[in-house]
Amino acid sequence: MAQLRIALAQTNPTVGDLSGNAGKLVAWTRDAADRGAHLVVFTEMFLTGYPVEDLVLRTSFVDASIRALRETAARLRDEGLGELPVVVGYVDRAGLAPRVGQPKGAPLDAAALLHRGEVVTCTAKHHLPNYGVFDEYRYFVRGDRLPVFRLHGVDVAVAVCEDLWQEGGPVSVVGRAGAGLLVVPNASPYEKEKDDVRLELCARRAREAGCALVYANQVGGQDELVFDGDSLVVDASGELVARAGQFREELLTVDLDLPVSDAEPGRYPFDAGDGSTITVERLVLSSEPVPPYEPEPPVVAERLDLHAEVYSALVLAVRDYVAKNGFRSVILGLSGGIDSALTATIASDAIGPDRVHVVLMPSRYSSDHSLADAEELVRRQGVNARVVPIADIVDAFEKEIELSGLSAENLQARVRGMILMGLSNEHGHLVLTTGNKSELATGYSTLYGDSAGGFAPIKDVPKTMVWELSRWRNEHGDPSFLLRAERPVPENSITKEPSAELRPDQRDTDSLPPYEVLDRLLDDYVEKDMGSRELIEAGHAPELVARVIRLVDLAEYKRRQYPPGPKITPKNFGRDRRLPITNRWRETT
Ligand SMILES: Nc1ncnc2c1ncn2[C@@H]1O[C@H](COP(=O)(O)OP(=O)(O)OC[C@H]2O[C@@H]([n+]3cccc(C(=O)O)c3)[C@H](O)[C@@H]2O)[C@@H](O)[C@H]1O
Ligand SMILES: Nc1ncnc2c1ncn2[C@@H]1O[C@H](COP(=O)(O)OP(=O)(O)OP(=O)(O)O)[C@@H](O)[C@H]1O
Ligand SMILES: NC(=O)CC[C@H](N)C(=O)O
Repeated sequence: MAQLRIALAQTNPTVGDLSGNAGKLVAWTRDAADRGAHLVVFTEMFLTGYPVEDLVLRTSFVDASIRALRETAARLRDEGLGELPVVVGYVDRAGLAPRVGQPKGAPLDAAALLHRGEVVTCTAKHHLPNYGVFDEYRYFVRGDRLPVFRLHGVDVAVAVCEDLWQEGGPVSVVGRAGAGLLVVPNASPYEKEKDDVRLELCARRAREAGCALVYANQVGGQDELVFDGDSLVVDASGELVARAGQFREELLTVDLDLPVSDAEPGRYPFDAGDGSTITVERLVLSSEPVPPYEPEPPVVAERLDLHAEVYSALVLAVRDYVAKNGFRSVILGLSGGIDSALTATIASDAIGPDRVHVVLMPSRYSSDHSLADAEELVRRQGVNARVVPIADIVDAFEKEIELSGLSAENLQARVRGMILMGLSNEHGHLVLTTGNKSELATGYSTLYGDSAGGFAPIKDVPKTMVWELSRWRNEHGDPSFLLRAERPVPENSITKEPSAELRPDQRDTDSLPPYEVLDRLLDDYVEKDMGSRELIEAGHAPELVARVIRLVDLAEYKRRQYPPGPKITPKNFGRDRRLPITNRWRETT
């Protein structure tokens, strides 16, 4: 046996920032070297960021990725880090002898081993996820090899992310290849309670392969996706050995007792059980024993509960969207209601209340308590606030153009949207849109009005969870939250009945069923994709099923025009759920 110290670099790359990501790789490798690591594992496509979408279709981008990989290997050597092997993800292209159906030069979701200034070996993801938010058939061709490199006598195999999730392929041959450790770079996006699934999966694969497994996952926000990290290590029996925190960067090191191997180096083809042949490529990096060192107890970070997890995901998503897109501040309309209150609180936690700007825009229908509740939030959080009454602006519009009923109501929302966009143009703030998932589902928002903006932090959060998260935040904090206020969300905003206040005494329940009823139905229709009959069989009232399905179906055009926002559920509006706008299909019972 040999005891190796493995470092898992749970890092936050930026898509397209190849030099920034490479710089980070060097800095983190130096930390790992200082901590005595024998191997560092970075995440899937770390050098390019993930997902890069159609960037991989550009030759210039793939060339830059390959160049960055080679330059990084050389730079590690030049900076005295060449002796420490590094596994890192990047984008490569298929070799000169493509298989049938594999276009020459097509992109690969690759991972390489860097050592002594060289790219020693590489592999590519075999199973390409093509469901939910993933479109990888569009981008990549499959890899068909499993590199195994000997490090201080231990045979270490490398596979990429989705290869763990599917039967067959490279992971299925790890056991037969006799590897003593499997390392897996990942970019596995967050959705609630996914961490339990990942642990179970890693444990199962480790038992199947009969070796320890190192799972290094990306962290950070990227448009609709937020990556939670949750990197982990299990031993050959599937027992959890070490685990990093969620939603934060962390260099996790773990000391593992691993079997040594004296198998012959070379190339061996294996039937991978999924109709493919995987070539194991065994090479020797080093066989000399590990110099003695003092082992350290493993770190197992505590799991966050559901609300802590979702709230942290939203905070990180906003923080990264703001920073990675070059904004310094955000602006939103603060109504005194719960959606804008929670959005403001998330923003304050993400970037600090001094960088959050809110505009209180009372209309002729705004109740006194709305303004008071909004002012209470401003007082509690210390965000920047201004009041812009909209009644006169709305009057001026109405003098010039006759609008009645809903058209007139929507005007108020549109005037507010215009004010926010005007202030954004003037001061460079990012406009945060405050709609929740229940509203998005039913089309309960005004196009070019309250749906205007650049990023929508709670668009995947059902209304009932908006209240839960607000209550949770009033009771809990986290050192990573930049807002230091006690109970930042005014109680009144949480407890009062929701209203759009677009006409006197308006209530959401005038147009929508109570949110507890609505959200259960939306969960079954939107997330579980049940048809009318199944919904009724599941106990939803037939009249309500017909009404809500109609609302959801007719609002597709609105959702397409809605700003992006972080995915936290198994099925978000966006990449997870793609429906035609022009669509005559109607559910019948
Ligand atoms: N298939 C399609 N493709 C492209 N565009 C389409 C379209 N169908 C309608 N349209 C366009 O959309 C317009 C209708 O949409 P829109 O102008 O938004 O108006 P609309 O959906 O009719 O009304 C807004 C709804 O949202 C509610 N609301 C508003 C503001 C805030 C809140 C809240 O509590 O958060 C709720 C309000 O009470 C009302 O029920 C049509 O006049 C037409 O121009
Ligand atoms: N009086 C107001 N002042 C400032 N912004 C407002 C005002 N009324 C509405 N808004 C903006 O429009 C969004 C839609 O608000 P509206 O009150 O119509 O419905 P809501 O979905 O219940 O939202 P909230 O719970 O934030 O009130 C709000 O979240 C807020 O950003
Ligand atoms: N990048 C990937 O291959 C991710 C796919 C995988 N099933 C996950 O969500 O973790």
